[in-house]
Amino acid sequence: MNQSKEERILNFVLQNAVRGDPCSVLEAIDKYCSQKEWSMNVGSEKGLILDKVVEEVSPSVALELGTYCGYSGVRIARLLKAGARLLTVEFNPAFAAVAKQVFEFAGVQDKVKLIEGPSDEIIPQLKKKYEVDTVDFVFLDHWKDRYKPDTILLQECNLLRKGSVLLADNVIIPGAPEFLNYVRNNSHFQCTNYPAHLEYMKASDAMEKAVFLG
Ligand SMILES: Cc1cc(-c2n[nH]c(CCNC(=O)c3cc(-c4ccc(F)cc4)cc(O)c3O)n2)ccn1
Ligand SMILES: [Mg+2]
Repeated sequence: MNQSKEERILNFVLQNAVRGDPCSVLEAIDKYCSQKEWSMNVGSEKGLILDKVVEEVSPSVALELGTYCGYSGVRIARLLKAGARLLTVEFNPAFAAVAKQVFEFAGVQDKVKLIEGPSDEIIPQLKKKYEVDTVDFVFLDHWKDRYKPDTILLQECNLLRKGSVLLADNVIIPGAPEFLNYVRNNSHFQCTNYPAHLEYMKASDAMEKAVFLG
């Protein structure tokens, strides 16, 4: 049967990137998705914003909701200090299978724990099943209508500590209006907006950083 777009992206990485070189994997995915087939990777423009926030936070424990093909997971994992780890949650088994191979090819698999399942099921398991105390950094890039309920769920599960940083992709396109209203009108969060563009397109998008104040 014929390949999925995600499998075509993986094959392009395997044939055009350098094994063990995360930057070459990112470049290959951006090249394929800007020239051949659009896909919902965070991309290089918003990826630079993600890089800056990850470097600023220097998380010991990072959580990503919405792995997709692993592009942002590679972006985050390549910047983690020794001993730090990324837990990334993917709902779609086909996406997870591609992401696993992308992580291995990039050489970041020892820093990344890929968890398959819906975010609302996985978040309550993080403490006991995945031995998490609190998360230092959360990248929200999953279903946009889950950003607000999962931000509430993270608090209910005591997974945020004073200073935990949330960074949300796509707050303009596809948009996360309820999440924006929630964090911007909540005295427990300090918010910053980062205007950008939808990956590989001219349309405006933005990322929102929300620091939990405890
Ligand atoms: C419930 C749950 C869900 C997940 C989960 N895993 N993977 C995802 C993917 C979510 N991402 C997107 O839908 C997305 C869409 C666009 C887009 C699309 C079409 C347009 F026209 C314009 C923009 C752009 C983006 O940058 C996106 O990120 N969710 C994981 C765990 N639990
Ligand atoms: Mg996104």
